[in-house]
Amino acid sequence: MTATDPKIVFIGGAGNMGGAVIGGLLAAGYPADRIVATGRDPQKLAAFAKCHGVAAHSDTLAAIGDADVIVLSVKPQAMRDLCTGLRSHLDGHNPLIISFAAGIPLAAYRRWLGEHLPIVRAMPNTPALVQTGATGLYAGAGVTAEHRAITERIANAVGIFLWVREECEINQIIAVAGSAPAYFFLFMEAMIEASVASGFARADAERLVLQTALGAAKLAMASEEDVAKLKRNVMSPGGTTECAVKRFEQGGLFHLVAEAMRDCAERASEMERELDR
Ligand SMILES: NC(=O)C1=CN([C@@H]2O[C@H](COP(=O)(O)OP(=O)(O)OC[C@H]3O[C@@H](n4cnc5c(N)ncnc54)[C@H](O)[C@@H]3O)[C@@H](O)[C@H]2O)C=CC1
Ligand SMILES: O=C(O)[C@@H]1CCC=N1
Repeated sequence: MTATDPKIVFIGGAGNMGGAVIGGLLAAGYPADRIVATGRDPQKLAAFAKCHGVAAHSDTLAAIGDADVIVLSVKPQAMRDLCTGLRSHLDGHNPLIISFAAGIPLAAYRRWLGEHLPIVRAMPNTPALVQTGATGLYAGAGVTAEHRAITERIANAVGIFLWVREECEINQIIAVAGSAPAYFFLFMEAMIEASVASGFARADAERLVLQTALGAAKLAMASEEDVAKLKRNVMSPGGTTECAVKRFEQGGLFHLVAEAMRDCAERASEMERELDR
């Protein structure tokens, strides 16, 4: 690592996840001149660079030459070709590799990139853009304390993080955090649609639902009471909330959520198995 802020090259940096982490890092004060985004779509890259004030390159190989950290943020399906293409350009160069991809184990990166590179698997989520992300981290062999420190600096800038001890736990992190913003968006979407159907203007429905979601999350974080107690605090016996909560319970909400999260983690394992076919 350099004595200055590590130069971080995000491959796929103008995409949803890479872009969210770059945006969060910049908002947290990480110097823009130490961040580079690369990608395949020159127009998208140019717009991203203009919006965020970071350098952007459509030539990834040229961009990684002096990188201290290379973040792999392309879709899992594009990862093999990307990594095998990078391999010969990383000879004699030992950057920390951080992968955001779901469903790709470290063993695959070693096959594609070579054995010598330190690799961290990170599973962030898109609220990183507003520095409210939650990231799971797993360190492969050869990851030093210094590598962990820079990884934590990135993860900490965009929210909270948790190191896991076993690589397979990353698939649980996907179910609990990586994919989970979508569950909450889905719930908000359902509430907005129901509110619109009941007569609210869409803008009013969105404002009320989003503020309520934000307020509930903020209250839960600030409170010493657990979420089950906070739920009960809203429920008057024989009242309106009890009626709504009963309906969710009768519909099997707990079971449904558990099944959806299990499917999510299982899909990550299945993606790992598909790599071997
Ligand atoms: N979207 C999300 O909420 C999360 C995504 N992830 C992981 O992050 C990774 C990226 O996902 P998204 O950002 O959603 O995808 P995305 O499709 O929005 O972004 C991927 C970017 O990679 C670029 N790209 C593709 N092939 C490339 C190549 N060979 N060289 C350089 N750039 C290339 C594309 O132009 C695109 O801008 C995936 O592996 C995913 O599993 C992880 C956690 C959450
Ligand atoms: O849906 C996906 O596969 C990615 C990984 C976690 C969130 N999005």
